Amino acid sequence: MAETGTTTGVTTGTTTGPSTGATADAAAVAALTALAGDADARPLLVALDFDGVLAPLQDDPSASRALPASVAALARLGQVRGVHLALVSGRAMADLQALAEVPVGTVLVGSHGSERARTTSFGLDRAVVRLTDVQQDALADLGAQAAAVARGRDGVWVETKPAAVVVHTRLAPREVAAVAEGEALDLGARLGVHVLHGKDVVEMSVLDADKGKAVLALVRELGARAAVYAGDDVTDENAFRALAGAADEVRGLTVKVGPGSTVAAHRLADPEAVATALTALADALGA
Ligand SMILES: O=P(O)(O)OC[C@H]1O[C@H](O[C@H]2O[C@H](CO)[C@@H](O)[C@H](O)[C@H]2O)[C@H](O)[C@@H](O)[C@@H]1O
Repeated sequence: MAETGTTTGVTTGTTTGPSTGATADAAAVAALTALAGDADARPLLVALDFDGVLAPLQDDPSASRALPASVAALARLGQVRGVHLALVSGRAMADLQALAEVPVGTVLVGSHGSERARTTSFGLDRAVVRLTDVQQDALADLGAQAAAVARGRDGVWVETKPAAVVVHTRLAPREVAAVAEGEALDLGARLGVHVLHGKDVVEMSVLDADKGKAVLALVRELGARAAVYAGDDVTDENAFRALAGAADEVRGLTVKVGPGSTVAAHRLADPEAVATALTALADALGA
């Protein structure tokens, strides 16, 4: 799908223009490794999107796996004192937990921030998602009406999460996908829920969450003085913007993965380049 812009969490338009200044791979790796040698950049938060960043995109979301080289680099980074790891994903927590191959102590942010957990040796230390009766009713309405959007459209399907419903269109012919995504956006607006338009997905949530709020909350809890955030999708722009807006409290290093316009300062080409960059960071940190 085309890259889309968001305002207050709701997708409003389409922007297919060039990057707004993100630099290419070598500069991203150099900036990352420079952080390693900077004692002022501790605590350091390394926060990463999952799909399209650690794991190459797949038609079947359950087939997604993080690249082994990234898994190995994260295991090393998890050993470094003063470095905190987080996965910040749109996926539901149960889904993210099943797929995340991360060291103990990694924070998992699921459902764009509606769900939050920390990995321990004994499983997840996890906060429960609480919905009011009104939100539960809205979620049920969303589910039923999203099913109607998918009905009869080959390749369009609906995923349900604890606080959201997602219309997926990756497998549909492009013209069918466009109509289904349009209807899903209209549905979200009509029901007054929070809408995020990602890659071949329209997410409609009864909770107001985005990756920007989630990352800033983590930065503040950890007292992080520097934060790396890498993401590939339009929904990750919220995190890039949030870190740019908090420059007086945290040094942000933002990385857009793949093509498309972005407010991130750096760019890596694909999940393979992310694996290389994480490995370089682990090397530079002496992990
Ligand atoms: O924030 P992320 O970790 O990138 O999660 C966002 C969505 O990821 C999944 O969908 C995306 O990846 C799928 C597998 O590669 C792909 O089939 C789909 O088209 C992508 O949008 C997940 O299924 C969604 O629930 C997440 O919100």
